[in-house]
Amino acid sequence: MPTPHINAADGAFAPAVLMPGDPRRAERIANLLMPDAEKVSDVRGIGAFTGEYNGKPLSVMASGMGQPSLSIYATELFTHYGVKRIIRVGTCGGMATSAKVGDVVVAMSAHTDSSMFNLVPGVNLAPTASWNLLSAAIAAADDSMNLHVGPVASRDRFYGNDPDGVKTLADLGTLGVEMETAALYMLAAQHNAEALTVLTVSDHLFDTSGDMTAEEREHKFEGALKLAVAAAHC
Ligand SMILES: O=P(O)(O)O[C@H]1O[C@H](CO)[C@@H](O)[C@H]1O
Ligand SMILES: O=c1cc[nH]c(=O)[nH]1
Repeated sequence: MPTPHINAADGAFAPAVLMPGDPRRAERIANLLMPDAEKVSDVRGIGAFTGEYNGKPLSVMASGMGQPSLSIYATELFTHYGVKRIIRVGTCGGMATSAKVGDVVVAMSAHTDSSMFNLVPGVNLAPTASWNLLSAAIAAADDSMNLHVGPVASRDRFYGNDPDGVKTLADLGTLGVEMETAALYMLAAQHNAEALTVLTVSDHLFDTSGDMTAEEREHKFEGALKLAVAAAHC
């Protein structure tokens, strides 16, 4: 039965879903991996595609931007469509000086300033990737990519973050900033599912000289996608 935000038939999703933020990146990934994929949902312009990649079922669907948007889609996929794992294929702003534009970041954990998952009074939870997916993604890495594995920050604001806070997060070893991973990891934990985020560094918070354009952010995801697919089908 359709949900308020997904108009796909029951059984229309594969157990594994690749989830970029950008709907155009989602369509591009689906076309690249599965030219015969079927479009199974299109509510609000968020296309969802299901097909087979290397003989195994796979779906691709965008999350939109930010934790509230991702939470709607991830919750409906886990609870209504039997999805068992979601792998975010996103972009991030580099925070670590070693994380250069074009590098790949696998998010082991995600700090957040969001109040969406204050589930236990007095406890700051630690949203964490699924080890199974994390280890499969890392095993698929090759010498063509500069890979970083560690914490990211999932922030509710794209603009207007306090510069001292940004510096402190960087000093604490945070690799990059984006806007969805903490919610994805918490939802996977709540629904007994698996999740991983693989990111392409699209810009750098402390050196903007090499930042990608919007078009490049839509197209440049080859390394991240390779790791994401390995996690999806591990
Ligand atoms: O490129 P995506 O996957 O959308 O990810 C990043 O880009 C958006 C902000 O420009 C946020 O969604 C952030 O998390
Ligand atoms: O959230 C994001 C994503 C990419 N780049 C940023 O600077 N922030």
